[in-house]
Amino acid sequence: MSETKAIRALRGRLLWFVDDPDAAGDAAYRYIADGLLVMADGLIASVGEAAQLLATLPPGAEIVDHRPHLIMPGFIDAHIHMPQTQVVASYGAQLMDWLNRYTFVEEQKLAQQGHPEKLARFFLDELLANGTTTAAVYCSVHPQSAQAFFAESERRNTRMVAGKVMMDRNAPEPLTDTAESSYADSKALIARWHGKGRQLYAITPRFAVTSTPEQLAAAGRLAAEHPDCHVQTHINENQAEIAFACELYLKAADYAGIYEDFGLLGPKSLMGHCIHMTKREWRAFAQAGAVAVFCPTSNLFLGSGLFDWDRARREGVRVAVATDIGGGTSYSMLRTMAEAYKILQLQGQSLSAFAALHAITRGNAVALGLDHWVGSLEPGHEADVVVLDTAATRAMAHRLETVRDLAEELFVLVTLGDERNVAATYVAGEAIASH
Ligand SMILES: O=c1[nH]c(=O)c2nc[nH]c2[nH]1
Ligand SMILES: [Zn+2]
Repeated sequence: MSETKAIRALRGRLLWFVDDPDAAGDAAYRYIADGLLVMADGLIASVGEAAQLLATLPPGAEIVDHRPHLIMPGFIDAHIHMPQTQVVASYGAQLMDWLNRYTFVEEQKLAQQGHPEKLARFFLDELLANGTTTAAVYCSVHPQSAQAFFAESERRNTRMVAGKVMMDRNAPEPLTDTAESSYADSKALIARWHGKGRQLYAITPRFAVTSTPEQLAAAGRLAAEHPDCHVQTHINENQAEIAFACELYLKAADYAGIYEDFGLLGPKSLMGHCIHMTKREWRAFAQAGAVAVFCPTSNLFLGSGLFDWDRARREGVRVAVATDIGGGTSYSMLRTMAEAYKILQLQGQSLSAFAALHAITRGNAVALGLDHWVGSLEPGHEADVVVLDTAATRAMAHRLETVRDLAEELFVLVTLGDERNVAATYVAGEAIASH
């Protein structure tokens, strides 16, 4: 029997989403100007007006007064690479060149004793400092990288989705596995970690370019045998990449068709980038219920192109958002959404602060199929919480002097915010980072 943890209540301005602002407008969010969030046994026990809930707390309950800060569900990052924390900000290359010159060099270091463990510690420290409490994570090709990541995540009790990369061609020899070994290693990691505490496994063929048909078939077999595991991969990021992938799979209808042919396009598939999509590919995504993962800072940094969010919406394709460190340049989901706004602006599209904050909390939770657990402050959800000081910097405090309402304040937060605005992060009700 698990030990009953103390009751802890957070007081502040509570903000969370119960629906998509694009569909439901103002009815999509809940805002309580002086609210109380009561947490017990790692879960949210109750939420409401402080004036009403304070009187219901048992004697000895701890109250943490975060006023006037915002209290929101912890942020969710739908695509990020743990082995690339020392690749971020590598100069002068687009995708294929960037992979060969920088990334595949760096990822080889995860074979070194102790290196995956060091990276996992840094990586989770950095995510939590940025208010990110759940992420879909690529480890390296080495099974020990996923082992180190899950062990560190379990130690911190964070809700994480991760997988060992499968890659058996078009990469340096020390970074390749085989169809058989990648199947066996992934299978063993699933048995060891999927559903263990808060850990979840994602079957992770890196992309069609670095997998033989035999390996994609092995990945498809894993997906069929473990339909509750996610699948994560990359698609339609860069023209040279697309041409290469389609040359390798001449029988496929198009890039999405490659993954379809191997049973890798389904409702648990997190498909990174989706910038250069054909009409047929959008349709295939919609029919499969696959998720297009928008990676704004990466798409700008690698010069890949502009993700068409309105098109995805019109086609009925589910969308998640992500940092894609280390092609991406910021761990902050706030900074990520500021860049998303600019990408949409360039296409005559809009992104309100409510839509942006929905995307990085409930929106990503729904896209990942984890919304019964995370992304909300509703009772019964896991108590992963970020506390945000909207006036954390001099420039932001100065700007906030002129805002007239909550929507304007939140837009300043999304546009100018980053990890400096994270006043505290709670994981399963426990404070893990305080700045
Ligand atoms: O942005 C990206 N980062 C990667 O590591 C990668 N691998 C394949 N395609 C990729 N795109
Ligand atoms: Zn990526």
